[in-house]
Amino acid sequence: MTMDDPLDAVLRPPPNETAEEAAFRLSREAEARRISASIDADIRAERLLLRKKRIVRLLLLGQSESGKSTTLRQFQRIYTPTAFREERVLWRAVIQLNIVRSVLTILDALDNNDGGYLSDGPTSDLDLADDDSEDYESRFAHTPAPALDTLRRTLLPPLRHIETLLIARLVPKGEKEATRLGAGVDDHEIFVRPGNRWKAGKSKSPVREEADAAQQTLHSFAPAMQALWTDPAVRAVLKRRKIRLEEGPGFFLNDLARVTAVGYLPADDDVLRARLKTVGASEYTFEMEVSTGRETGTEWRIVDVGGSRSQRATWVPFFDDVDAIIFLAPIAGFDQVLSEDKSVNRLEDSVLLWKALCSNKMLASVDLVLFLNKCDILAKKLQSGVKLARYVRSYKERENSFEAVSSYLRTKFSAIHREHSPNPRKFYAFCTSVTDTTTTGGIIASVRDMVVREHLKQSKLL
Ligand SMILES: Nc1nc2c(ncn2[C@@H]2O[C@H](COP(=O)(O)OP(=O)(O)OP(=O)(O)O)[C@@H](O)[C@H]2O)c(=O)[nH]1
Ligand SMILES: [Mg+2]
Repeated sequence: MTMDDPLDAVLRPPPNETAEEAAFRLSREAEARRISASIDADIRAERLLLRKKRIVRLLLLGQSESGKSTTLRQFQRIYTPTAFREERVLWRAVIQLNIVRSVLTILDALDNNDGGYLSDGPTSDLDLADDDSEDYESRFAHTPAPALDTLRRTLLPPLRHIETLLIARLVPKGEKEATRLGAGVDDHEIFVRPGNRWKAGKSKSPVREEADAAQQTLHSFAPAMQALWTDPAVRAVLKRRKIRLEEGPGFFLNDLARVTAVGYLPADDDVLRARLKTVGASEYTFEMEVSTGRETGTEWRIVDVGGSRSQRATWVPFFDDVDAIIFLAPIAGFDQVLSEDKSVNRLEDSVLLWKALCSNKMLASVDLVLFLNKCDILAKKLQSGVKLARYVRSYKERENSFEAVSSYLRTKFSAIHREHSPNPRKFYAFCTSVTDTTTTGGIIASVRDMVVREHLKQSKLL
């Protein structure tokens, strides 16, 4: 019995081969090797070319809270659904902190601390007007009823306790906002930067145990939180002080029973609505798990950056090598100021950023896609009677409807694009609510098709 490799046995020359046959065989083998090597080289070159052609680089830009990371999560939800679903459990801690922060905001408001975040009315290209009609003092003239006092005494200690726990896991030292996804007991082991895939074995069980402690507390105090949130006197204080939690990021108070249930696993929508601030820049590679027709085989690299002012220096290095940019302008923020600089109106900031991007020479041949985002909030805000003309003087007597306002702002952004682009280029704009899965799916498909089309055009030119 022989232990020889069976393949070797087949390839071995016949034992009774003549010298002539051997020479012929060797020359044939040499030729086969040469052809094979040349095929390998061709395949390598072709692969390289294909890879070069088929990598699409997309950059998400816009001020803080404009919806960049939410847009990225929509891409993940649509194109890498398995990974997206697996990550949902990690968002529970973020949602817990979002809830705690909302309730603490209410308690602060009842304590008469200053928590307002409305625009004081700077001026800008859009001729933003002064918000001088507000009777500032009247916002603070309210004494909580005794029942509310009891609720506050019940809720404050446990919520502060959970806040401390969650801050230790989600908020870096010296910062105010959560920027870490996932987490567990041991920082070194569990720290997950937004771009990284967590190791399932490592993080899953500690996440569950730790989160359960916070979840358990939130579950026990859900009725008290619910009572606070639905109390008419509380609503009156919030209204008077113009604290509109429903329009802010990470709002879950209307879903308290569901999201504080023991064993709660965030739904897709919850993940999209959760608020986790981005620090630094992360690149996400999409090997499209879902077949997407035309661009099957295209590798997408999407870069998500932090949008607050201190983060914007991280944007420029990506301008060098980018095919398309999605710029998010949250137009619902026309009556709000930046949280990092209360002297700057959010809409004004978006307009200035848009102008800077349009006129940037490095980006002259890059497709700019504009998302006029948070249209759901804009529609509600306008309907509740907030007037655009009070903040944007140039709007004058025009109708304060969603259609009129969104089309006016779209025209303004389009004009900036036309006037400031170094070379003429197409203007792509969408009115979006990127937390909405139904409408955003279609918009992302259009953007994808458009970017791939332009990308193919460019690679043919090269
Ligand atoms: N209602 C509503 N909420 C939105 C929309 N877009 C984003 N949000 C929410 O707004 C918050 C902020 O969105 P993010 O995607 O974190 O914003 P970002 O641009 O990544 O912010 P930074 O990371 O600070 O730069 C999140 O809680 C989102 O769920 C929208 O169109 N409508
Ligand atoms: Mg972000």
